[in-house]
Amino acid sequence: MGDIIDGKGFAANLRADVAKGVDTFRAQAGRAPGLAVVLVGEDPASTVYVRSKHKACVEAGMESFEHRLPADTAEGDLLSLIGQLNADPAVDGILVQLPLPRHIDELKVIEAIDPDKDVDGFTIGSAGRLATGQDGFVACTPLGCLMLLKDRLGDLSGKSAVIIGRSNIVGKPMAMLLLRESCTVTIAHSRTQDLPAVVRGADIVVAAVGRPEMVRGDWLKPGATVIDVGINRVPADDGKTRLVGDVDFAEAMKVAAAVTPVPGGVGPMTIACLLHNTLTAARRRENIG
Ligand SMILES: Nc1nc2c(c(=O)[nH]1)N[C@@H](CN(C=O)c1ccc(C(=O)N[C@@H](CCC(=O)O)C(=O)O)cc1)CN2
Repeated sequence: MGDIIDGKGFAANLRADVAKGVDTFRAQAGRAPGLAVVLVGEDPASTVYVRSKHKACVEAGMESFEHRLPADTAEGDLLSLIGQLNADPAVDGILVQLPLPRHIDELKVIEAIDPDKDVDGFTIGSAGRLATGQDGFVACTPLGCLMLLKDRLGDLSGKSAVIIGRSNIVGKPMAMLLLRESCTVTIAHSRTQDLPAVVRGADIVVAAVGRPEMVRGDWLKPGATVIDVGINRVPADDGKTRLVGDVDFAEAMKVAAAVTPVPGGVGPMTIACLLHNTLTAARRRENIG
């Protein structure tokens, strides 16, 4: 039986470390780090995530600036709000909760964020900095996955890693991070041939494909470390719904050395890493090492 990787516990420790860092920052800079979160519309999941981000910020001693805009907000109005936040000295980090309503061009909005305040790490500038090994912000979910992997495995150098999913938000930055750690990286996707055979060669599997329990136990190399990024809501036996990942957890636990659960694995790391990035942004802006 493999081990369960306790992302929730790791995230709680990271948040406590950030809170200590915030105390020190406040003493040095005479102000708290500030995070602005923009929510457009009332998507129920996004509303919950934004509320959790606000709570986490306040608990860590940061300033949280919440901007809730109606679903029919014009793209131009959202862009001008981002312009104001870019110019606001109290704001160190800016995050626009995704997904945005269909009439708004997500890429255009993300690109409007000052890369020095891009604590979500989604701008082309941040992606480029990551790809070229320069200081920037790394997207929170892949950063959280990397922290869990390093905590579990230590040096990742020479390990073979398969990432299932090629999104700009998880798959591609994850690949860059693991390459930076000297892993041999494969990005698998919907057109990959014989996916189970590809996954079977991996010491590290990161599943970020958004398909409930797609990765089966017999796809895994015995002793592999499995990071499940999927958050899929499926019908439960009692007529309600339950959350499952992209990996069949019970099967994976029989073969792998360690697996992240859903919930309680990667998800909590996303918000903890957002706080970590916001503190980093504030330190950089104040030139505090
Ligand atoms: N601007 C952004 N938008 C979105 C991001 C993001 O990083 N930046 N990621 C996701 C949503 N997200 C944060 O925004 C997020 C998702 C999941 C969790 C989490 O802790 N999940 C729990 C389960 C929660 C539940 O019961 O539904 C877990 O996995 O244990 C936190 C944050 C999309 N949008």
